[in-house]
Amino acid sequence: MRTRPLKVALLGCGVVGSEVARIMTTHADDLAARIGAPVELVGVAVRRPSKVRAGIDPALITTDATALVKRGDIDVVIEVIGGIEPARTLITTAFEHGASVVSANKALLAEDGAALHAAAESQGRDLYYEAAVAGAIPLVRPLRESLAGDKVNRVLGIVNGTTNFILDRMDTSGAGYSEALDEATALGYAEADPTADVEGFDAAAKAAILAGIAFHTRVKIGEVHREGITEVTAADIASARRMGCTVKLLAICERAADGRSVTARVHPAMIPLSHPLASVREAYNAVFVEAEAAGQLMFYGPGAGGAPTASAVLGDLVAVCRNKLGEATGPGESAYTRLPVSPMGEVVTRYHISLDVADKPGVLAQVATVFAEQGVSIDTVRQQSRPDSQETGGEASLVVVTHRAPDAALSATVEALRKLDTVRGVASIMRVEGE
Ligand SMILES: NC(=O)C1=CN([C@@H]2O[C@H](COP(=O)(O)OP(=O)(O)OC[C@H]3O[C@@H](n4cnc5c(N)ncnc54)[C@H](OP(=O)(O)O)[C@@H]3O)[C@@H](O)[C@H]2O)C=CC1
Ligand SMILES: N[C@@H](CC=O)C(=O)O
Repeated sequence: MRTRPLKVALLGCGVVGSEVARIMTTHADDLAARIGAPVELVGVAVRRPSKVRAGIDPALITTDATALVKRGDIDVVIEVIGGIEPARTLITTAFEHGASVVSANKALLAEDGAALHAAAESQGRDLYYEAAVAGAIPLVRPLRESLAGDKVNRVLGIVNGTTNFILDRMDTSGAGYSEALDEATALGYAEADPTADVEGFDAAAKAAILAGIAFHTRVKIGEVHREGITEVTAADIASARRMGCTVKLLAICERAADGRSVTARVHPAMIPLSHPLASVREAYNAVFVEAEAAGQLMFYGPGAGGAPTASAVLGDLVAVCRNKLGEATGPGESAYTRLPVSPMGEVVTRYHISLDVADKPGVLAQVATVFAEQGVSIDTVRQQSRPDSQETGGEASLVVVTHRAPDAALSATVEALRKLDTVRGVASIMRVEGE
């Protein structure tokens, strides 16, 4: 074993960074044995230097992250600050000053992954980011390496722990949305700004990364159709239950049948209770991968939290350190091609639409006609007079579940339904997946 240690700089020492530092210290001998050289933590950049950080030598703490990455003797920089800047500049500066980088920063990778990979490759450095998608679950490396000889056609999964935790609590214990979000935040699952979780930005970033690696292309977060969970109501969850389904926030990445384009989307969806994703509870994540030769694979595990995420970061640290010692690098930007991302309107799926309608003869036929005019075939219809029908002037709830149809046709249907006098409101529209 080499005795000169590999030097590691840690940028960020919050939920994830503090666990990375702890495991680096407590598992130092094991890490050295697996890498073939010891690793030494030589600096920890934070924003608030006076904060007490258990197990970290105060002499290592600095607020000058730029000076740390510019030292010139750092082998690996671990970036767990998050956000776009200063993380992006720190990473590219680290490459320029001789370091490879391990990052958990999905927001940045989904925004600027191609440029960062190109910068790493041009400097002969590595950029690894297993922790950026689905926390502890090995997913990036299996897609990038183990399945590199196969053709992945579809990736479908739960990739945000916070929203899965909230939906699970709302479904199983009847908890309120805010109460469940507070609990997820206290457990360290939520992003610094939980809007990123509940509005689907975090899952969209992960979908962009997954689509890119799975299909050997590049997808930016802005190209991912995104809907969050803020509009999911207790009524939607109850309605899903009546259909033998549950509601999950799904990330779905698909390669077109002709292989010439891809789609990537994140939205709440109803999935049958019999589907394996339906039993993914709390902050767990799970991802289905469908590949031509391998068939269906499922990856499951903790998708958020300090220690699980640190596990993925340390796995990358070992891989990058091994590459350093072997004077090699992992696959770079030149391994990627460019496939166009098709708009959401071209996605074909099923829909569950809940309407408030006038409770009088002919309404059902009127609604069915609108669906037919837009070429959207109805699978089932359930109509129920509301208990407050008298006060609402005779109102009923109408739940329509369609066969598979293009998203654009469904949008046109909903627009036309809103124009009917007898349709008093569109209470919810949810896609039905996983059947
Ligand atoms: N939490 C999770 O479950 C997961 C997180 N991630 C990703 O990991 C990354 C880190 O997340 P997390 O640990 O939760 O975030 P935290 O907010 O808990 O920690 C961020 C850390 O970065 C430090 N920091 C912020 N700005 C600067 C700056 N300008 N210079 C130096 N240090 C700075 C903070 O310092 P200070 O301590 O002084 O405030 C803090 O130590 C993010 O990219 C996140 O998306 C990925 C998977 C799961
Ligand atoms: N906020 C994220 C953390 C991990 O990526 C989540 O809830 O999944």
